[in-house]
Amino acid sequence: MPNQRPAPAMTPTAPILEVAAGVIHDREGRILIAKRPAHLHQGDLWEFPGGKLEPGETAAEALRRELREELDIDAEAAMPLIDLRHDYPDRRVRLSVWRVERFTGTPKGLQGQPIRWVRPDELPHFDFPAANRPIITAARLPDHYAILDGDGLAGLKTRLDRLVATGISMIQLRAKGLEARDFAALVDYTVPLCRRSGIRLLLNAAPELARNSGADGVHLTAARLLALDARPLDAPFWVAASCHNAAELRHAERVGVDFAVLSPVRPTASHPGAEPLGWDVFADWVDRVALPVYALGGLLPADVGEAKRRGAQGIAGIRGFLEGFAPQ
Ligand SMILES: Nc1nc2c([nH]c(=O)n2[C@H]2C[C@H](O)[C@@H](COP(=O)(O)OP(=O)(O)OP(=O)(O)O)O2)c(=O)[nH]1
Ligand SMILES: [Mg+2]
Repeated sequence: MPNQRPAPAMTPTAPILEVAAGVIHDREGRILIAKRPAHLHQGDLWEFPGGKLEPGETAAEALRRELREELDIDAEAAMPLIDLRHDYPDRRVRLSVWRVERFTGTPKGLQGQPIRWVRPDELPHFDFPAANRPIITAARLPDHYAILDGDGLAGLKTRLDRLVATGISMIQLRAKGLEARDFAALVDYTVPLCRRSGIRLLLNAAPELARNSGADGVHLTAARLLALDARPLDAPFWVAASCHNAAELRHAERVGVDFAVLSPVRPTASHPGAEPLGWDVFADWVDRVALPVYALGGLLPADVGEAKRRGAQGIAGIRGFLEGFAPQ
């Protein structure tokens, strides 16, 4: 049985172990996982390859070294995916996780560890250490999250058709200007279209409506989020939430949502009165939670690089996603 050895007592001041790990992609979009040897901390569980930072090393340097030592590959292009802190009973860790887009060499378990290539949506079927839950979610989420909003059923349908044609892979149906009957009609139009196109669809609506409509999950407004103390829908349904401050993000983490959207990062046409957070505040708040967080507010698809450097999963947008959008 994994994790059954008695754990040494940990004082609140125990040092935080810095770890770098890689979510390595192949050309078909599969991800490499490895099994931790039984005798190690969190042994016999699957992991994303990586290990501890050596003194003086940056996380990016440690990642490249660990991937050479454990898998015999050279990481050529890596982007920050998610950073998080986790306290095990016997150890405190900070995991700096990178999405490795390109590498040379053929991965092999140089330390005798079994390795496997799996599709992102298969990851939940494997046993990982407890810290990995948000990492697995992040590995399954795209860079761009489009929000369909506006007035008028006909116009919204046209916008949706154009959005689907861009190749976007995750959409939130918001359409808060619609009457209930028109919203229901838009849902009936959107659900089969998204299913056919392989698009993950989240409804900004009551969780029961999302569950019964054939959508993939619910997107909670901040008000709905704050009224909950547990997830309203279990996996495989997705649960996301809109947040505007650090307390709401913390609440989203406690409730166990899959991911959050934090806004407004920049001034935006849809909320002209709202004070923009700016990237520094955004990065600070995101750093305090173990949750994938999209940046929203006055951003364009091309801002995704900056967003990721600031700790975001990617960017969400209402406008800007129809023009010049080309997901990888
Ligand atoms: N590599 C990796 N470590 C993880 C993951 N999730 C998780 O909680 N951890 C924890 C387990 C360990 O406490 C720590 C990583 O330490 P490690 O034992 O792999 O370190 P290392 O590769 O440098 O190994 P060693 O030199 O000590 O043999 O981070 C993960 O997905 N990948
Ligand atoms: Mg390791």
